[in-house]
Amino acid sequence: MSPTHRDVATVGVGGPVGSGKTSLLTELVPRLREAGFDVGVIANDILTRADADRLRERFAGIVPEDLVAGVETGACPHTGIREDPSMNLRQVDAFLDDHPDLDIVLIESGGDNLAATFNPELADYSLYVISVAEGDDIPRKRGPGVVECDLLVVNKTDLAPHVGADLDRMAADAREVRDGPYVLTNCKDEAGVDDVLEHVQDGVLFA
Ligand SMILES: Nc1nc2c(ncn2[C@@H]2O[C@H](COP(=O)(O)OP(=O)(O)OP(=O)(O)O)[C@@H](O)[C@H]2O)c(=O)[nH]1
Repeated sequence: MSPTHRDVATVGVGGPVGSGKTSLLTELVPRLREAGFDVGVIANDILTRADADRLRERFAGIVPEDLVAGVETGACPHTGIREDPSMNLRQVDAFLDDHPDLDIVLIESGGDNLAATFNPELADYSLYVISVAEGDDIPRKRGPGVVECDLLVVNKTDLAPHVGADLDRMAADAREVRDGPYVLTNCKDEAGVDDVLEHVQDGVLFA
């Protein structure tokens, strides 16, 4: 029987608009390839396929073009990853038709509010990316995205001094509101990205 989305590890990457989801994928995917994983990428966008186009360009020579796809969710990005993940699941199946040995599919959600979480049927492991530039009280608000994801990524740490964000407080709040781990990242200089990679690898292996 040909493989379906149930036979491949899926990793969701969610978070508010502009927090750095695409930037994190740009760093993560080449590392996963280097670690020996065959990777596919789906980028959800509300009304365009701009993120997918951007990623296809960035992954030229690293990921086959037909393993980078866009899904247009319309105005409610959370619907496509939570209430009705069928469009994304169909895209995973389409990847597997031509690449039955695929190991991991990374699924970037469209930017959404702090309540957006991945349907467990769509993502075996989920990351939630927030940016320190949007305020250091985001973890304390206990949004379901922040609390329920498998790994919280606090990105743009380089901007903390410029926006008066207190990273120690963000880390303490993340520990307070979550049972799971968090990583501080700066996608501009790649700080923390290898830690994210380790969590994703462990998450995928033990999913
Ligand atoms: N200074 C700084 N800028 C960053 C960092 N990560 C991402 N950016 C910038 O933040 C902007 C948004 O990053 P994206 O990766 O497009 O964010 P996104 O979450 O994919 O955005 P949407 O798909 O629109 O929701 C871009 O200009 C990035 O270059 C970081 O760690 N530090």
